Amino acid sequence: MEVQFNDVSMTYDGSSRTVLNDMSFTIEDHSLVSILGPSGCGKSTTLMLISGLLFPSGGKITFNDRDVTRLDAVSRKVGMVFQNYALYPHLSVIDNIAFPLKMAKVSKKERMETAREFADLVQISDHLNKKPNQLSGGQQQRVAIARALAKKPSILLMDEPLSNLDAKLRTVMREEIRRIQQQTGVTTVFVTHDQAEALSISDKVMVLDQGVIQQSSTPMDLYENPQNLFVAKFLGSPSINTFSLDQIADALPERLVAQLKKKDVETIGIRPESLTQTEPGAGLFTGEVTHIEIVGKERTVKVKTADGTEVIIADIPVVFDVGDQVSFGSKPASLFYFDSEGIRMVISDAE
Ligand SMILES: Nc1ncnc2c1ncn2[C@@H]1O[C@H](COP(=O)(O)OP(=O)(O)OP(=O)(O)O)[C@@H](O)[C@H]1O
Repeated sequence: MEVQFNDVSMTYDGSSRTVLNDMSFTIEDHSLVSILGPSGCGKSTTLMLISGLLFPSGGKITFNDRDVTRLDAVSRKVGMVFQNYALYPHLSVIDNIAFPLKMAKVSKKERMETAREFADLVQISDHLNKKPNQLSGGQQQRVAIARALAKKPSILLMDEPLSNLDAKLRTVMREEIRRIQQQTGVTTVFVTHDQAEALSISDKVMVLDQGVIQQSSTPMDLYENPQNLFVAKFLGSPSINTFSLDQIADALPERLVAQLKKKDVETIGIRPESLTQTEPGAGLFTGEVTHIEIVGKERTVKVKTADGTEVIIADIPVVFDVGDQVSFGSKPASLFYFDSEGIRMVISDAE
């Protein structure tokens, strides 16, 4: 099901604050789209507006070109999965999965067949007669997903579905969600504040801040081509280093600096993994190593420059100690430039 928002805005009753501002986007049929952003940016509100549990204050919502703006969740036939699973505690696994079909007056034989089929899909068939409190969190979430899918929803909506699981299980379950989504082809919208989750499973990620879409793109494009400073800073762990142009202008070619000034560039971003050690005094900056962290394959080094800026460097051979003076540089092509409004500027012949 293709979902479209056309200039949708949302102000909650009794509040004067606009939570979503003229939001427009298209979610393609059969795709998995994540909505990612900091707490309070409007992720759940967007999901509730897609579901029909909430109606917008303005704008139009369509499902496959059909106007559903004023249709409720039942008429939109959405499937929902929440953080707290919301299973019926007194029903067995199989009865939980079959419950929406019972409500839809599907015959017992058919609903049991369908429930078994979806229990198989989510790999919970060994526990069909257990009650939810006899299952682990991950197993309960499998049941909730099967229940949402059993009614063949127009779209599957998931609000922070993995938040209650421990780190290891989250990784397993996010891969499971991707597998199930690809196997069923159901259009899925997944709300999370965890970038690793969003980037690892989505066809597209919509990054929201303060009710405004900052960028909506493939995970790779978001990371490699952030359109503004917010997206550049929000994605990436450890996060991107930023310098003012004045801080590192002396280390850049004069012609490039002139170009950057002409384009009102104020901030330069460098990803931690784009920095490499240079000869002393060469490169973009020199500073003192304040911290070296080696966890398995991951290496993270912190360097403090003379003006007190802390720079993080990742994925480098560590051939120095805490307290050493070191210099680092980067290929000009790996630098990101942002103007005074935080908009990314692409400088054509910067390379
Ligand atoms: N029922 C409501 N009435 C008034 N304001 C609300 C209501 N629900 C949410 N809000 C406000 O709308 C804004 C967006 O909330 P929303 O729950 O959509 O954000 P979110 O990105 O999902 O946040 P989180 O990650 O913390 O769940 C917040 O400022 C919140 O306080």
